[in-house]
Amino acid sequence: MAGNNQDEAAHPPPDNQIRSDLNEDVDVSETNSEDIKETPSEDIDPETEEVATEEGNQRSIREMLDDEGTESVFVNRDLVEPDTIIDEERIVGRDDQLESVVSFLKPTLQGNRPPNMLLYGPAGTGKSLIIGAVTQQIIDLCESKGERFGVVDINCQPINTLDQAVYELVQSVASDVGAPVGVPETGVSTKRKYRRLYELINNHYDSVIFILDEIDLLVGRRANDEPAHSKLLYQLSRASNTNEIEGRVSVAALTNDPKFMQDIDGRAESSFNPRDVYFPDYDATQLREILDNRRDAFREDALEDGVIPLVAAFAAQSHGDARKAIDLFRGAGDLADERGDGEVTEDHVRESQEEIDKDRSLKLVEGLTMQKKVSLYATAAVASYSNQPRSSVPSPVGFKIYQWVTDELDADQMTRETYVKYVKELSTYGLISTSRKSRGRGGGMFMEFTFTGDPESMMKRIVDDTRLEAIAEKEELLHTVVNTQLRDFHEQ
Ligand SMILES: Nc1ncnc2c1ncn2[C@@H]1O[C@H](COP(=O)(O)OP(=O)(O)OP(=O)(O)O)[C@@H](O)[C@H]1O
Repeated sequence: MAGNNQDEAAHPPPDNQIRSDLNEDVDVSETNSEDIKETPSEDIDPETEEVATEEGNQRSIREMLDDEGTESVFVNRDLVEPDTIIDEERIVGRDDQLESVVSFLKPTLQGNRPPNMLLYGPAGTGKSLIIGAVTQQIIDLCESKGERFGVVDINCQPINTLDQAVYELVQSVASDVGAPVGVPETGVSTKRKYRRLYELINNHYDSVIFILDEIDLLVGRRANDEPAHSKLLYQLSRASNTNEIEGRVSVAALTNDPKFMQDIDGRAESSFNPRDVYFPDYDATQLREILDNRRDAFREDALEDGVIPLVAAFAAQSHGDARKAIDLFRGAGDLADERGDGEVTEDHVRESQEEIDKDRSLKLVEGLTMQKKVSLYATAAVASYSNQPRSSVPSPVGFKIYQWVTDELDADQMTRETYVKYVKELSTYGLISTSRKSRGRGGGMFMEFTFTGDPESMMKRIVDDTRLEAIAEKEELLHTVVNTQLRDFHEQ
C-alpha cells in the first residue's frame, strides 16, 4: 500500500493515527518514488479482493481464511491440560490411595465425622487428583440425599500469612455457595475472617472438608513464631469441638514434605492428628499407562509408536511426576502442530524436552520477585562456591549467605522460615530437591537443598537481570564467606 514504508511497520503509529489513516483518502499524486520502491510484495485488488503475490498466485482473503492447513494432531487437547479434572476410569495406579481416602471419608455419608488426613508424597503423584475425585463423588451422593457437603479447597503456595489463608477460605466458600464474601481483605482482624468463614459454612453446609494443598509452604512472616500452617490446622480441626462449626468438619492437608508433621506445634498435632496416605513416585510403566489412558486427546493416527514410551521415560527420570509427563505429551503435540507435521514423532518429544529444560530455569528466574531471586542466588552461591565436592546446601548456611547478600545490597531481610519457603518453592519447578537432615542427637533438624542442574549458571542467569550485579563483583569475598559459613556449620 502506498506510503507503507518499513519504518512505519517497525514502529506502528498510535491507534488514533491508524484510525485517521484508514479514514483518509489516499492522494496517489503525492506518492513518491521511495514509496513505490517499498510497495510490499502482496497487494489487494479492491474489485476482486484477490491478493497478488510475487509469484503471481492469486488467493482470495476468503480462501486464505478458509485454509485450515494441516489437520491438528489433537482432537481433545483439554485431556492433556494438567488442570483438567479427569474421569475416574482414567486414574491409574493409585488403588491403595483411593481405597484409603474412600474409607476415611465414608463416615460423612453415614452422618459421622471423618478423620483428618495428611496426603503426602512428591509433586505430581496424584494427591489433588485423588482427594478431588473422592470428594466430588461425595458431593454428588450427599446432594442426592438432600445433604450439603462442602469442599473448601485452597492452595497455600502463593499465600504468605494466616490472615490471607483464612480470607482465601472465606472466598472459596462464598464463591461455592454464591454468597458475598462479606468481609474485607485487609483492615479487619483474622478473628473476624474466621467468624465469617464459620458463618458461611453453618448457613450453607451440613458437613465440610477443608483441603489445604501445599500446606508446608504456609509459614507466615514472623520469625520464632508458630508457623501459620500449624495455627490454621489447629483452628480448623478443633472448630467443630468448639461448636464454631455446627456440622461435621475434617481437614485434609496435602504436602510434598514427608516430615511435615515434625514442623507443627504440639497442640496442633494433637488436634489435627491425621490419618496418613502416602503417594509414591510413578515408575515409567505407570506413567506410560497414565498417558495411554489419555491418548484419545490425539487423533487416532497422530501418535508415532514410540512417543508414549519416550515421554514416560523422560518423566520417570524427573522424579516420576505425572504432571511433567502430561506437559511433555502436550508440548510434543503442540510442536507437531506448529510445524504442520500432522503426526507426533519421537523427535518432537525430544525437542520439547530440550525446550522444557532450557526454558524452565530461564522462565522461572524471570518470574521471581527480587526477594526470591536473592534467596535462590544465595543458595546457588553455597552450592557453587563450596570447596567441598558436593552441591547440597544446608538451609542454615544458605540463610546466612542470604543475610550477607541482603546486607551488602542494603535490601529488606526476610525471616529464615520465609527464606526456606522461597527455596522450597523452587522444588516444584524441579530445579532443586529438598530433604530434611538431622544434626544428630539433640542437634535439631534442618532442610538440605540440592540443585538438579548447574548452580553457577543459575547464578549467572539471576545476575543478568537484577541488582545483584553488585554482588557478582564481590565474587571472591562471597567465596570466602560461603566457605567460612560452611566450616562453622559443620564444626558446630
Ligand atoms: N494416577 C494418575 N492417573 C491419571 N492421571 C494422574 C495420576 N496422577 C496424577 N495424574 C495427573 O497428573 C497431574 C498432577 O496430579 P496432581 O495435581 O494430583 O498431583 P499432586 O500430587 O497433587 O502434585 P503437587 O504436589 O505438585 O500438588 C494432574 O493433571 C493429574 O490429573
